[in-house]
Parts: sequence; C-alpha cells; structure tokens
Amino acid sequence: MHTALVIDDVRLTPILVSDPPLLNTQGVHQPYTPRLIVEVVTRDGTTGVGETYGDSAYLEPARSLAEALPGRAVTDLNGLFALAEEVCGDAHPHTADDRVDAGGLRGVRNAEKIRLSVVSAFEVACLDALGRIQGLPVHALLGGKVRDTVEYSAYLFYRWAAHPGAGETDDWGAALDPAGVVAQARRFADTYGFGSFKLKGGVFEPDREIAAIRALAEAFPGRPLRLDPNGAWTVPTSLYVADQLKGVLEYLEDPTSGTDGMAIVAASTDVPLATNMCVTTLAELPGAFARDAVRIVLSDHHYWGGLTRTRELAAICRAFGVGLSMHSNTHLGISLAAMTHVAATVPDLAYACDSHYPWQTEDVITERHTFTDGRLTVSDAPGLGVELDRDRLAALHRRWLEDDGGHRERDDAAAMRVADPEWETPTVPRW
Ligand SMILES: O=C([O-])C(=O)C[C@H](O)[C@@H](O)C(=O)[O-]
Ligand SMILES: [Mg+2]
Repeated sequence: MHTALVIDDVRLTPILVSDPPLLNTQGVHQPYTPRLIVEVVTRDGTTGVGETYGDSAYLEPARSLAEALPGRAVTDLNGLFALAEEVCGDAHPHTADDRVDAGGLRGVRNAEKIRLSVVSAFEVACLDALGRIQGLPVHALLGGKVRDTVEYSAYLFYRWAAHPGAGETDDWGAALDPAGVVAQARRFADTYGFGSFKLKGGVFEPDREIAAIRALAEAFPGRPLRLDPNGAWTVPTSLYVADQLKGVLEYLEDPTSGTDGMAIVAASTDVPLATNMCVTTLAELPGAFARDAVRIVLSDHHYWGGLTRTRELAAICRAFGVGLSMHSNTHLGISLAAMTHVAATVPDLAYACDSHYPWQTEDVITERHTFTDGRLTVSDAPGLGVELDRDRLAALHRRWLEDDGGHRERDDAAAMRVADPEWETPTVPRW
C-alpha cells in the first residue's frame, strides 16, 4: 500500500451551530443544533473532512471508529463498513429503536442507521483525502460527473421571527400564513434563484397548509411544489389533501406515517408520494416497492451510509422505476459539497435536491457555497473542494463545550416548550 494513503490520525470535533426557529410537526428547531466534524489525516499529512449528525448517540460510535481506523487506507471503503460493524457495537441501545426519532423526523432510528450515519462522515473524509492526494475531485472517484451543476429546491418553513428568549436572530421575520410563506419563497427565488419549492408542513391544520400551497402556485405558476408534513396525517386526511392539491403538487412527501398507510394513500391518488421516513434503510425497500407505496425516495447520504451507498440506492431505485431525490437535515458546507458531488454522478436524478443550507448563517468552511439559478456548480478541485476554517471550527466547538447540555441533543419539542410549557411531542397522526 502506498504509505501516503495510510490513515495516521482521526480528529472528531462536535460543534453547535446556530439554527433559526423553524417549525415542524414535532415542535421548533432549537437555537443551536449539534453537528460532528470528522477529519481523517493520512501519513503524508493530507487531511480529508466529513460531517454528520452530532447528537450523543452518534458521538460514541464515532469515537470507537476513530480509534480503530489509524493504520487502514483511505481507499479501503468496504473495509470501513466492516470495521464499523465490528467496533461500533449496538450504538446507544437506549435511543436505538424502531420508532420515529423525536428530533430528526427521518424514519426509524435503529443501531444500524446510527452507525451508517457515523460511517458516512468517515467515508466522505476518506474520499476527500484520497481526492486531494490524487488531485481528483470526489465526483471523479465516484465514476465521474454527468452534470456540471446540481439543482436544489427552496426549503420553506413556517417559522417565528426569533427564538423565544435566546439565540441569535436573523432578518427573515415570521412566516405563519400563506402571505408569509409566499414572501419567504420570493426571497429564496430572488436571492438564490430557486425554481422549485418545498414547504415543511404538519405544523398547522391541513386546510391552512393547503391554502399556503395554493398561494405559492398562484405566485409561482408552473413551478414544482412539494408539501411534507412528516407523517402527521391520517390516511383519509392525506387523501383529502392530495385531492385538494391535485395538479398543483410535484409530489406529496410522507403525508402519513409508515409503509402501510403510504401504500393505501398511493393506491388512491395520482399525486406522486415521496419519502424520507418510510424508506430509510435497505430492509424497508422491498416491502415499500412491492406495494408501490412511494414513487420517489429521498436519499440522504448521511443515513444511507455515504456516497457509494447513495449510488447503490440510486441503482436499486432505477431498477424498480422509483425516482430519486435528496433529503436534507440541518447541515453545513462540508455535507453540501458531498451532496453535490454524489448528486452530480447519479444519471437519473430528476428532482431538485433539498437543502437547509440557506438557513445556516454559520459554517466551518472558508468559502461558503453560493447558489446561482438555484444550482451549485460541481467542483473540479481535488477532493470535496472545500477548506476547513479552523478558527470557526474552534469557536463552534467552544460553544459545544460550554453548553450546559441543553443543545447537545436535537430536541424540537423541548424548544417548543420554551414558548409553550404544556407542549408534548404530538402523537402521530395529528390530523
Ligand atoms: O424532509 C424532511 O423530512 C426533513 O427535512 C426533516 C427535518 O428534520 C425537517 O423536518 C426539519 O428540519 O425540521
Ligand atoms: Mg421529508
């Protein structure tokens, strides 16, 4: 093995990133959200970077993997998965179960998915390091880009103007009704050129969200629109909304929870259903596809286990005639670079990808990504094409160190309780 490829050291840096008060069916985003930055350092001094969820359930397996990795090669990605299985154990058995997780709204939260979410950051860091060593962009290591730009969609949220009592404020103001949602969409379109729009729903009763989508359709005629209540509706409510928004929606995302309900809804409407909740693991694919429960899967390289696994998911979807789009959770520029590289290599990515990035005012890279015409240009620089800003990383890590623990776990219901002490995570379906 070429010694330059050998991993000498792995650095893990948990951070807290400022986050606006975005509403979803479980509550509201906290003022700060945890992320984990992974650095893989090779024997020749090259550093590759990756990023993933930063809640404590992810930190423990990340530490185990970081300890075991030195001595291995950055090229040994298959070995990385095997090693993680060996050393990560049953990540956090207390929080790993098959219920929808409280904070993330991303389907089951089992030990394997937590492990894969951790491995994804290591895989991306290895690819970044390998690309830097070889002078090749990550997309070239994945087989080469099939497009020069990747399209993203505007991720609209109902939101408050500020967090109650704490945190930094931005200048977006509140968006709590159709006019507010349209104004937010207009700013997204004017600033970033986004041409399609997704509204995070499940916040207000369905008729109010239907009105917001109709207002968007009127303000942006012919633009693709999506609504995602994160499984908050019953089957009849899902069908009611689908009927009301027939011909208006590009797709309806996770109207109801679970493959059973999704399959019933899918059988009774022509509105395509998408998911990042009922198909988030390989084990869930056969049942959902056999029953035509979804027409589009939103991949997420974090919980699918990285960029090579995302390409495997794309191939499976292709084989079953299921479309692929891309899910996002609060993330920074390292993950956005990774998302863009892998998206550039998937031939049949027919939908604009989700990204929370415009909501993030802080980052750990020296030059933030800029959307033009709703697109990011695929970098041809070696590796991911981003540079770590060590001062910013240190500052955001300091915030994590100094936190009393209140923000180290994403908890949207806890954030809601600051405004409404009676708030409990709503049981689903809500409507
Ligand atoms: O598409 C989705 O379901 C998401 O993006 C899940 C996220 O947790 C979203 O609901 C959020 O950020 O509140
Ligand atoms: Mg979703």
